[in-house]
Amino acid sequence: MASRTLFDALPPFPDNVVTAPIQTISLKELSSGSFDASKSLFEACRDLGFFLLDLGDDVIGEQLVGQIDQLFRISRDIMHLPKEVKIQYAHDPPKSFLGFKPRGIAKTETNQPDRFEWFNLGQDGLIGNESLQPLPPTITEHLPIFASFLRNGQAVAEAINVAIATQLNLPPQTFVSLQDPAKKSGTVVRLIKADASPEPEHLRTSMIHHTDFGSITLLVNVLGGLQILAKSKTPEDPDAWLYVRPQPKCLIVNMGDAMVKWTGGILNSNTHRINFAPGKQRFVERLSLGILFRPERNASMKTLVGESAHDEEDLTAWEWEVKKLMALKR
Ligand SMILES: O=C(O)CCC(=O)C(=O)O
Ligand SMILES: [Fe+2]
Repeated sequence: MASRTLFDALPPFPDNVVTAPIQTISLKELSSGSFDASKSLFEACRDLGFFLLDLGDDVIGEQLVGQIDQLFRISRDIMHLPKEVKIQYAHDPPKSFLGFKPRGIAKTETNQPDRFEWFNLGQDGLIGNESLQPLPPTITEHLPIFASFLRNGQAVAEAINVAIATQLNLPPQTFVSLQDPAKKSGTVVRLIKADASPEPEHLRTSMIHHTDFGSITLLVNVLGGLQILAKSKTPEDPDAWLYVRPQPKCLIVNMGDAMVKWTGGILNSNTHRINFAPGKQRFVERLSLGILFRPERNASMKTLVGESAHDEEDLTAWEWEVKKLMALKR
């Protein structure tokens, strides 16, 4: 997450809202091979499916903090480009999810239009696995910082993947190879802008509840608004939703559906959503940033631990994702 400077520029996260009981894991300890850190990480991924990763006092972590501060400034310019410019770089689903997703094209739980926009920057174009997606100059002039942010994010994801594999008694590189960044995938760097919520009619979700499609998500929040589902609750329960309190110099990490598939349901891809920001924070626009890792296209999606069904189809990640998308549509 961002340094304290970005937090100090915004209204504080209030103390009187219910927050998620989220674990904090130190990247420094994880990188130095601490068994305790890797065990706590694994337990958090099994339990809540979310944890905070403290980037402090770690070489890559501190680089990330600096890059995140810069990217929040850049992101503001990008997300405030005129509508006419953004539309030229709009995504084209289901053919391509890269580019701008305009505000209001999806629905929330109450069947009202969503209140967020995003921009997806594909890993493949950014690191040269394929040609770069069409981009406005406001982004092309900052490609080097996006690329170094992504490279550092890959290193963090690798540390997480190794910890999980080790805890499962699998070869340490198991999940790293399934998400090899040098191979094509749907991995993206995502910039998100959710509208401020000053009026009573804004006191609703911006982004509908969902689980992440991919393997691991690294999120940077400064303003509150992210909510996760409490254990054993359904989205409709009145006390189901817990705010995540963003912390300076911490990433929010969550497991996606692919990790659940590979681990035969041991890990938890928890449901989450963007609600209006709590307290006075709702009066300001909410920018967030993330890297959404996905398996490489040809990775096998077979379950790797426990009893897997004998007749299980050996789908590639690409086939598995298409199948899931079709099911979602239905
Ligand atoms: O912006 C956030 O805090 C959450 C975004 C999110 O859940 C997503 O992009 O999948
Ligand atoms: Fe998400």
